Amino acid sequence: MEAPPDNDVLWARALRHSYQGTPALLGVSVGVRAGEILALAGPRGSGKSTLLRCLSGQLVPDEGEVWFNSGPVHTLPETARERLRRDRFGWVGADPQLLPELNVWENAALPLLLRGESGRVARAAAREWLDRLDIGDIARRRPTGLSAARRQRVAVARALVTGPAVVFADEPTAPLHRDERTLVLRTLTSAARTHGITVVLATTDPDIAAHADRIVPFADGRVAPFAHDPGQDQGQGEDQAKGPGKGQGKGPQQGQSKDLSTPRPATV
Ligand SMILES: Nc1ncnc2c1ncn2[C@@H]1O[C@H](COP(=O)(O)OP(=O)(O)OP(=O)(O)O)[C@@H](O)[C@H]1O
Repeated sequence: MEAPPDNDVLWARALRHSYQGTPALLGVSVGVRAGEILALAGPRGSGKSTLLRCLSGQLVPDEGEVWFNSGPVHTLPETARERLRRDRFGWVGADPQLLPELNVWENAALPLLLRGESGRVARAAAREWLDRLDIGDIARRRPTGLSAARRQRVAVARALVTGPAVVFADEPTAPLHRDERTLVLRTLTSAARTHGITVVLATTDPDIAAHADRIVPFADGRVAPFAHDPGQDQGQGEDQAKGPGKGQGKGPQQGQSKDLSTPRPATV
């Protein structure tokens, strides 16, 4: 196993995965720089969620390697991957999955409480994030009855409360109205930028992807070579299987574009 480039906080090489014969990843290599906000943008069923689950250690790919901070993730035993997810990663999905029997601050504090922090410390941290996300005034309310946008902001607070290195956001704004989408996305990205947290965002929506520092277009289980023409990705899988190579195509300054309609090489 060859270690990844030092400046990548996350690095995947030649990932392949199938679900009972249904292919989801067909040789994906991608590097994510520390502090970067990276969007995986592609249609439904293209494999974005599967890639996020592999990168975050939820799923071990059939083939390929995943590295976090220069340590292999794909070879870790399940308990170590669980610890990694609990201590270093945050997750925001389309469904906020708040516990109705807990109030808002308790939901936001849950990852800290689960890892054994005192109630006082957990509450202080949760309330700080709720204030930053502009929902401090609802800290004692139960999630039932809150608007979808507020519920999603509580999920964002819960993802950030541990001070994670990376937040994975899988269609985090899917259930929201258009104006609320931008609000929630801005909340997440500005909080991440302020605190140097890396974000890996999966979305079908080019407007949401435009909030990222770098967009990786995704189609049919592969990184697409051109965002505007998914048909051109034929034969790309084998190239990707060779991996991105050291220092190649990393970072917002290389091939960065926020316009999915602009023809450009994939920046992996
Ligand atoms: N648990 C599963 N069991 C069987 N097939 C699955 C499972 N999860 C995903 N798939 C299949 O794998 C492929 C990739 O799905 P994936 O969810 O990773 O894509 P996606 O781009 O995130 O799409 P979506 O936005 O719809 O979740 C699809 O064909 C999907 O039907």
